[in-house]
Amino acid sequence: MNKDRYFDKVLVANRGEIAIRVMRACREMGIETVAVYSDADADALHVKYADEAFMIGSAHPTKSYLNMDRILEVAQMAGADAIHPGYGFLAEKAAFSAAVSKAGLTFIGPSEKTISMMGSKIGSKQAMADAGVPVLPWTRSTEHDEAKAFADSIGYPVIVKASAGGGGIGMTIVRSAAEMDEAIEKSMRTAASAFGDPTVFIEKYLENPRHIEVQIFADSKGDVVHMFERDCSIQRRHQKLVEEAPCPIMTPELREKMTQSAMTVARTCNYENAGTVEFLYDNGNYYFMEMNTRLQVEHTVTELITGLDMVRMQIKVAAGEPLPYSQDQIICRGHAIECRINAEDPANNFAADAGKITRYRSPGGPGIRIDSCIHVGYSIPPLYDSMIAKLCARAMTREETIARMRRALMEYVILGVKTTLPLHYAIMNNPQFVAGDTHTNFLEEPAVKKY
Ligand SMILES: Nc1ncc2cc(-c3cccc4ccccc34)c(N3CC[C@@H](N)C3)nc2n1
Ligand SMILES: [Ca+2]
Repeated sequence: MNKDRYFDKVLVANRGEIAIRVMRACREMGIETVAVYSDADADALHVKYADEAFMIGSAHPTKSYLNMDRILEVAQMAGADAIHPGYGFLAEKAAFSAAVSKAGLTFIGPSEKTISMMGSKIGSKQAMADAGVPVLPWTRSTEHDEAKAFADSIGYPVIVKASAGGGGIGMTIVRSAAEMDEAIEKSMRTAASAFGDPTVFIEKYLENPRHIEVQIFADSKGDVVHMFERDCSIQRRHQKLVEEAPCPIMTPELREKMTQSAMTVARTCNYENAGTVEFLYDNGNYYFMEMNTRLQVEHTVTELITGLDMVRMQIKVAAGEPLPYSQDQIICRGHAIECRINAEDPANNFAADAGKITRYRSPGGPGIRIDSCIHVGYSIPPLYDSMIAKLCARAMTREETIARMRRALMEYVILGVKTTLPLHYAIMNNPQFVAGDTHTNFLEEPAVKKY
């Protein structure tokens, strides 16, 4: 029996590149894989890649990839003993983690209790503040006069945010007392309709922060390690476009503090498996924002600087094994950058561009990694996320990595749909990016906005 065979069969409750990524780790470990797919994904690569595949419903996610009962039914039918949720869809649904465990299968991720606790921005912020993790000045009061008194005490601008929120939905910046009442009402309405929970909170607004996140890993015995940080400041409408590891402005002292804070967050919520602690960084200070209780899209750059396989680690830890590496065995070597290749038209306000891939040639050579779900003849289904590939480059220095990414972007041929390839080439040649001077408003600036 293959020593790596921690499970007999893993059902991957996802699609696209992440489903293939998980299946690749399973195959290397001798674990059989089960794919689930909607009728729109009948000729998708993850369906072809798996050992078994089951159609679970129609294209709309609620009829397929979000259909917990149907996915569990297939897991039972196929005899799967574990489920990997990937990212998005059911990955951070506490009820799914609970339902998988209740069905007698292993959920490859944290417990329902942990997901619930960290799914509330207010609950997690309060718990981390109590644990001594830096958070921005904030209040949970939305009573108009109390909110204005709070903002007066710390100074405008402040920002109203949805507690059950994500992706920037329900965020309203308030620059004066006159805007406060309407901002609170607007955010509560948006939060109620987007998340079914109108709860909002108010915190100090940082004009140009950096988004620095720390990868952590914890096992069922309470051991926690970090796997360094990622800088994800280049986003557009809260969708990350470029991520890199390590963060170009990180110092040993700041890394020590931020990684210790991230591991405190993990311990405070009894975390198990892979997780990411998101911070905002501004002018030497960092503040806990939220925790993502899933494997993230950009786990790739962390794998490239550490040389570790994080999905393999997830499977082992989910099977009850101790962390496979001690902290001093986790080394940051070199630099890595990821460009998310989306089927969007940067010249047309990034409108999603469906269509059929007519020509596909991927780059290669030293230090290049492609995670994709496309092939010639593949038609991109309109109902799902527009990301069709992740192009990663790694080298020993950030400068060499940027030069390698430029070279790879020039080699990459995807015809038949508009993509963000030209935008990435512009970013890799943008002096501000090359200088490592990026913050969350980078793409709003004229220098790159031309696209
Ligand atoms: N108090 C305070 N100040 C500035 C902020 C700025 C952002 C922000 C806004 C726009 C793009 C961003 C990109 C990376 C990181 C943060 C941002 C922000 N969020 C939260 C959800 C995330 N997607 C964006 N929260 C902030 N909070
Ligand atoms: Ca999040």
